[in-house]
Amino acid sequence: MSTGTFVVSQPLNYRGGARVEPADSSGIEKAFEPATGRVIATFACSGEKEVNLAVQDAKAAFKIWSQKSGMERCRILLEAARLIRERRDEIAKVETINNGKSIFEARFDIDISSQSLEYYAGLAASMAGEHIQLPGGSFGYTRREPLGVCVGIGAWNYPFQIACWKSAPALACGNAMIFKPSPFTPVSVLLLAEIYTEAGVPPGLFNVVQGGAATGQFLCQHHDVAKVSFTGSVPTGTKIMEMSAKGIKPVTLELGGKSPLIIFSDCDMENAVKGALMANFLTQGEVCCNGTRVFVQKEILDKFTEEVVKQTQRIKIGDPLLEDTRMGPLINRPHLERVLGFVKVAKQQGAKVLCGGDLYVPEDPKLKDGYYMRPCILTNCRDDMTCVKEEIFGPVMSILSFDTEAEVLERANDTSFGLAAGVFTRDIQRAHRVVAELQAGMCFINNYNVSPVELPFGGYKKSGFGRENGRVTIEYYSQLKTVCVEMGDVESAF
Ligand SMILES: NC(=O)c1ccc[n+]([C@@H]2O[C@H](COP(=O)([O-])OP(=O)(O)OC[C@H]3O[C@@H](n4cnc5c(N)ncnc54)[C@H](O)[C@@H]3O)[C@@H](O)[C@H]2O)c1
Ligand SMILES: O=CCc1c[nH]c2ccc(O)cc12
Repeated sequence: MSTGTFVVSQPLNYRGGARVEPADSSGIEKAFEPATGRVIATFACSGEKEVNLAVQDAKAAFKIWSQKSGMERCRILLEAARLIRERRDEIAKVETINNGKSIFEARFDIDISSQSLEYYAGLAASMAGEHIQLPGGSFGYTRREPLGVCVGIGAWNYPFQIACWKSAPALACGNAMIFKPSPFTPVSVLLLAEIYTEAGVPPGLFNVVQGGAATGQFLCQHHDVAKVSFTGSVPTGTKIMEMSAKGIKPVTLELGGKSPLIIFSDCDMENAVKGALMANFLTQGEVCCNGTRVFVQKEILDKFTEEVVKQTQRIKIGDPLLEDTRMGPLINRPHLERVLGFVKVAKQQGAKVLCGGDLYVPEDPKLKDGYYMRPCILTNCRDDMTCVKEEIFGPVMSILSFDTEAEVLERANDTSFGLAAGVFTRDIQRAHRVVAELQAGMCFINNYNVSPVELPFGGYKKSGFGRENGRVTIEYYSQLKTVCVEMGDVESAF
């Protein structure tokens, strides 16, 4: 597979253990290769009939799967993780072609995906309730039971990984899942569906329906869907929550952010600069938890800025399938224009562009219609500027300066988002004191954007609720049944 050659001709829905064309459609979509602007797939968005069939199949599979022991589920999930590892390169290439992220990064994504399955496979085998003694020999116990058919709705920045972050805990708990990827990145999740089938899950346990908002609504409103786990923007998350409220369905919302990264003057400068790049430029800056508001203490502002600009200018942009590329194209033309628009407004509002922020046209002629831009560093930023307040979801870092710890904490928390935050300092007391005050679900000390599957991830405030990864996610895909057992006679009040 090389850039400019891949096309998908097989169906992109997956139901009953096989790829299928949807039974009906609510429109036609095209998926692109961002590196070249080429169409790689044309597919029908699933209508209500197809959604009903997917739910029906999932319900049948749930009956079989939920009766299996934790160890039985564990073995199948471990086999699926092994198959992901075996097909790592193929999956990473598909991800790169459809999303635009570099192959170097995509391989990490696929490794984290298989780790997610391994982690929840382990937890499947050890899921248990409690036994509680009551007076007179009576007792109670709790059972952790699955919810039923869960729906996963994904964003386009981590297509395969998001499908794993949702399906691994869902399946480990004994649920079935119907997954709807973003219509921009419909392809790689089919490989996961095939892998689950090959590993031995019952047909229908993991189904894929393709489509956009209309298909998503059919799924969320279906009365046999027990839970919705959503990754995407705040406006769509609001709609999902409204639909879930109508059906009294539990919902997990993994939404956007505008996270602060605080660099104190006593930091290890080399690490802080590397951390700022990690916090802003992975996946072309299209990362929900990016630390895009970089607060730098005044004493080191000039040195830090000089170094961060130098390293940003060295980032190799281009064909994302080449081994030495570190930044590929953005997801699509409208998004590229939106991101460049943010840079334009930043300049109008008084920010200074130190590097990038403009279109990039690679030399290779086959890439001329791709969606590339140069990563951008903005200084002279103020807290009231659009580039500092709004999620850009592209490679644009805003540098702000600060004097004191109290001041930076107040400014860092002055946002309706609360997904992530970071702090670089050598002062261990200060590091913990600062993160304790930061209003964010995922905090990093002396690093940024590492996401081990063992650590819970999720937002405060408008960045959502519920968690993905970590042991706690089991609670979001299961429900507790309490059983009260009488060992004596009934003492009636009547
Ligand atoms: N917190 C996280 O873990 C996380 C991870 C990745 C992306 N994000 C956020 O996602 C956003 C970018 O992703 P996006 O552009 O795909 O978001 P989006 O909200 O436009 O779309 C997300 C998904 O929702 C579907 N959808 C749209 N309207 C719907 C509706 N009315 N009912 C049901 N489904 C609907 C889309 O088809 C897509 O699959 C950013 O804000 C980013 O921060 C968050
Ligand atoms: O765009 C989001 C990136 C992200 C990084 N780590 C995690 C863990 C769980 C998630 O749902 C999203 C993310």
